[in-house]
Amino acid sequence: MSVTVRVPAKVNVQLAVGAARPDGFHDLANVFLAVGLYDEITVTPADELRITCTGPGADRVPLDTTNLAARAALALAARHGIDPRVHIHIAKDIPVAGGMAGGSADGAGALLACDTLWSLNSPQSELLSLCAELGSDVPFSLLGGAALGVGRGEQLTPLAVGGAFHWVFAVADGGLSTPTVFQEFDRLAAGKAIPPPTPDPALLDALRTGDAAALADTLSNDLQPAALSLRPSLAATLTTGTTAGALAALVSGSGPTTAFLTKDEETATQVATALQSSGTCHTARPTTSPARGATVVGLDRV
Ligand SMILES: C[C@](O)(CO)[C@H](O)COP(=O)(O)OP(=O)(O)OC[C@H]1O[C@@H](n2ccc(N)nc2=O)[C@H](O)[C@@H]1O
Ligand SMILES: Nc1ncnc2c1ncn2[C@@H]1O[C@H](COP(=O)(O)OP(=O)(O)OP(=O)(O)O)[C@@H](O)[C@H]1O
Repeated sequence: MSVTVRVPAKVNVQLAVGAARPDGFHDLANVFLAVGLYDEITVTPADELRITCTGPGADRVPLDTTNLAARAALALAARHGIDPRVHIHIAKDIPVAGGMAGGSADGAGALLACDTLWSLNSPQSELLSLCAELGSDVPFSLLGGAALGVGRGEQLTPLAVGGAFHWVFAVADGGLSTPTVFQEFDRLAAGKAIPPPTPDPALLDALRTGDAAALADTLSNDLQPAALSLRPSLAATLTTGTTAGALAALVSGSGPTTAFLTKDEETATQVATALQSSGTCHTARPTTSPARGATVVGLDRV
């Protein structure tokens, strides 16, 4: 038997970052939106715990037990006293180390796939608490849609979204390390007063009403200056997309993927074409949001 789960990427439409905490994390007001780029995780019983990965950037994905998908399978097996020997295959389409929660998606996907394979039927609350142990972004990968994340981003409240938003994601050459971007945030913030992070009511309203122009006016990412400081070339990518007709542009999470919100699908195609031909990114990917969270898409009983 094998089980396949599909998991979306995310963009942070608001990422308000507070001061560094004693445990090394930062308190956040993190408004997550799931977008239609997906990894697919397939789990099959095997003689040993084994990981394979295909797709763009697969050569940069660890195939040992540091992989979040392996850690998820091991954590679920340990919780239930189950033999964790499975083959986990990751069909990657989410940019690796791109600020779109690709590894987190694989962690959430492996958790749901193993839960299904092992017929555990765990309640969602139990899966969400296991996700939070794996990483700050992992609970949202399971949930999908849109949500406000507080604490280090793992404490979620689902948000209503009133319509589809059109995006283009410009994938950069190479990745950025999330801890390094937070460290750069701390360096840039040194000596400044950092207000406690709070969600922007106007942004939550724009999501609720599905108003792309209002969302464009309220997008914000406190990690953007840090990502631009580490990767100055992203400024040219952002300008290319807005010049080509995007309503707004921002760095996705910790970067280096950049996100462009457009008024409709036609403009998204136009912005993607301009970005692709500009040479300021590796690949431009048009897509929509919100997207469903981790979902079982294949159950093969042979
Ligand atoms: C930038 C975001 O993607 C926005 O959604 C997330 O905050 C990062 O979430 P993630 O990749 O799941 O991060 P984790 O695996 O939990 O943490 C990796 C590292 O990022 C930094 N980190 C992460 C989350 C947070 N709220 N504060 C932090 O300072 C810490 O250095 C931490 O050791
Ligand atoms: N399944 C996985 N897929 C990709 N990277 C993984 C995975 N498991 C562990 N990693 C490690 O995590 C690092 C970050 O990769 P990931 O694709 O999750 O970054 P990201 O999308 O920027 O994360 P986030 O947006 O959650 O901060 C990689 O460089 C890799 O070493």
